[in-house]
Amino acid sequence: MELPIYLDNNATTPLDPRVLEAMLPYFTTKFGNAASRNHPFGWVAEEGVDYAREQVAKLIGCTEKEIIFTSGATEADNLGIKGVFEMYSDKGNHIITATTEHKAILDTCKHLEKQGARVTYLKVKEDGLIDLAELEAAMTPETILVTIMYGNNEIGVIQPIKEIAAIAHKHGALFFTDATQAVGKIPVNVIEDGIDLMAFSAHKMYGPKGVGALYVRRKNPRVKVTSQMDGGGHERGMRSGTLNVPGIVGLGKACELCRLEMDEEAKRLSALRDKLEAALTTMEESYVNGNTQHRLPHVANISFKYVEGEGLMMAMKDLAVSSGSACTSASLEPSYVLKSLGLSDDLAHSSIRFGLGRFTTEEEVDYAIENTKKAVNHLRDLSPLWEMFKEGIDLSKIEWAEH
Ligand SMILES: Cc1ncc(COP(=O)(O)O)c(C=O)c1O
Repeated sequence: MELPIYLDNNATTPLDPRVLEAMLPYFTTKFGNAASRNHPFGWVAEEGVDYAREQVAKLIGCTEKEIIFTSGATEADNLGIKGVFEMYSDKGNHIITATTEHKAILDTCKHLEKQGARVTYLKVKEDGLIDLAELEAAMTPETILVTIMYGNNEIGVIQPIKEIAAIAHKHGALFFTDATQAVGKIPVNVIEDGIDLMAFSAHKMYGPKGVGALYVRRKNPRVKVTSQMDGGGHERGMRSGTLNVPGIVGLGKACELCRLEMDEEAKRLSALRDKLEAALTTMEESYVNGNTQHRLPHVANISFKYVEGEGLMMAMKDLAVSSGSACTSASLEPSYVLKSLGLSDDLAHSSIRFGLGRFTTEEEVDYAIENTKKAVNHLRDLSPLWEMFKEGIDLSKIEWAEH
């Protein structure tokens, strides 16, 4: 077993060798520009793109013409949200989203606020799910778009997508979802789910980095977006720029593999995740963050109370995991997602996201369990707060001196 063990599959996934194999010819012999219509080099590249478009469409239950290839989910989020805002500005300027969304959504919304958008940021409940009644209450005749993510990148919580779509549609708004963490991991069908626009990315599903897609519904209703990139009119004018053919072929292959293997993989990973979670929550004062029923199969986010967060990461050097802290320019900020669930700064800092993936083995999970337990126990042995807790002192009643 090689160390460190990779358990950060929500950040990115390794490329599946089968995906690499499909991509390789498009770097070498099949290098043509998919927009070159005059010779076989172009036709071969275009065929590769067309096939990939079929593979992608099949995974999410749409038609090929509803897929726009982009450089990833961030670009798809920007194109979808800004594109709808500009296209439907006659109808209204109100957008609804949630506080636990990815920055690609939140910062796009903030940008649009400067362009005259009114944005409602719904709070989430303690379990990370939005309150459907609050969504319903926030809808107005000016609401043009509801954008709520499918599965959360930090806690894995899956939002009630069908219900959200139904509420948006009842009030005449479109429904966009950032499904970057969900596509390829759980069944996502845009028709059954009532999704109008959806963003996703290859590198979260064993494909290459730098390529993703935006789904835009063409029927019932036909949805339109204003393009955000001017140029040669690629992707039916919605996203100009020479297509990243090897990347797109890789995304296609990644989608095909996920479609064929998702059920088995989800079963295997959720069993491993449950094993990890069960073992770690037998430790006192450790808590799973987020709803455990409506959750992606491969993610566990666990807080270990009375453990100092930075120390925990240092003590777990053999595990490539993600912490409940984000490094901003100068300081360690507690995760805004965990804070939205009501966690204190301290508890957010002492939280770890374990993201399992296609290549995670049971042996690695067993090692992760032992390593984490050892680190937590060790840090607690050094912690005066833990000692006080063990002595039965109610720490919430203590008034700490300001300093
Ligand atoms: C939910 C979510 N949206 C968007 C992104 C951005 O994706 P990309 O790296 O393809 O731009 C990520 C990845 O971090 C994500 O987890």
